[in-house]
Amino acid sequence: MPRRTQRRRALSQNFLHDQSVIAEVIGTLHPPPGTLVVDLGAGAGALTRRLARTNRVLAVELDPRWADHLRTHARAWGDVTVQRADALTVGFPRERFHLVSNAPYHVGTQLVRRVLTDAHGLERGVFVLQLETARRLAGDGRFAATWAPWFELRVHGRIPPRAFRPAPSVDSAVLTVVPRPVPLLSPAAFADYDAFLARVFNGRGNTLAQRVGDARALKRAAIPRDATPGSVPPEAFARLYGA
Ligand SMILES: C[S@@+](CC[C@H](N)C(=O)[O-])C[C@H]1O[C@@H](n2cnc3c(N)ncnc32)[C@H](O)[C@@H]1O
Repeated sequence: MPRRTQRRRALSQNFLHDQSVIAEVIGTLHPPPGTLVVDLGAGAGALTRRLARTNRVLAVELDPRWADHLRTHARAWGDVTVQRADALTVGFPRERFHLVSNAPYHVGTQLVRRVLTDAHGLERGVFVLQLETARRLAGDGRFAATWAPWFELRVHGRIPPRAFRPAPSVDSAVLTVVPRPVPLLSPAAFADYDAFLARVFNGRGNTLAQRVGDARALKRAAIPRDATPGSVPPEAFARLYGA
């Protein structure tokens, strides 16, 4: 197998090429002009290039060849800084920033978790993910419950495989991540809240009341007595924790 194909497969290099989808992804991010946007897994620059018309861009790319390609074009595109780095460990800017990422799908969950944990200056994040992953992260499971006190996670639309070259075998979607202006819990509560979620999600019984063992707490949190962990919105867990 040619080396280029091997690298493409290992790094999941399915580049966005449908201009209307690129415009939609950037429209979902809508960064104020002039502000900084971080593009994780910038590849050939489909998103970076478009963003650079109105914004400063920090393009992060692991593959040295694509990083070189980005550097070659950066000046012509606008105010673009290229960093050859791993999106899973790269340092984030100190100033406030927006973030866009169409990175390999096999690191999608890890990458979103990493951004939620470490990107303290994040104003808004947009991730292109496998549709199934986007739905799971924003859905009614443990992941969404873990982050709901501090972030709103939402899935937007569906992107067909033909929007990419080469086309992946699955549908994709955009996940937006927006920090809540008023968090539902203090960041200091994270570890304790996470331990509470472990009890709720791994506990015995079908209903939340059985798992928490406190029917009055459910009432105080305005959660129906017969609710199950999968039947309440992610924010309900923060209310229940508080109650
Ligand atoms: C699916 S392609 C998308 C490229 C571009 N964002 C686009 O939309 O066309 C993913 C890109 O992420 C790069 N990549 C893979 N793993 C990475 C990592 N851990 N950190 C940074 N970039 C990575 C790949 O080399 C590839 O260029």
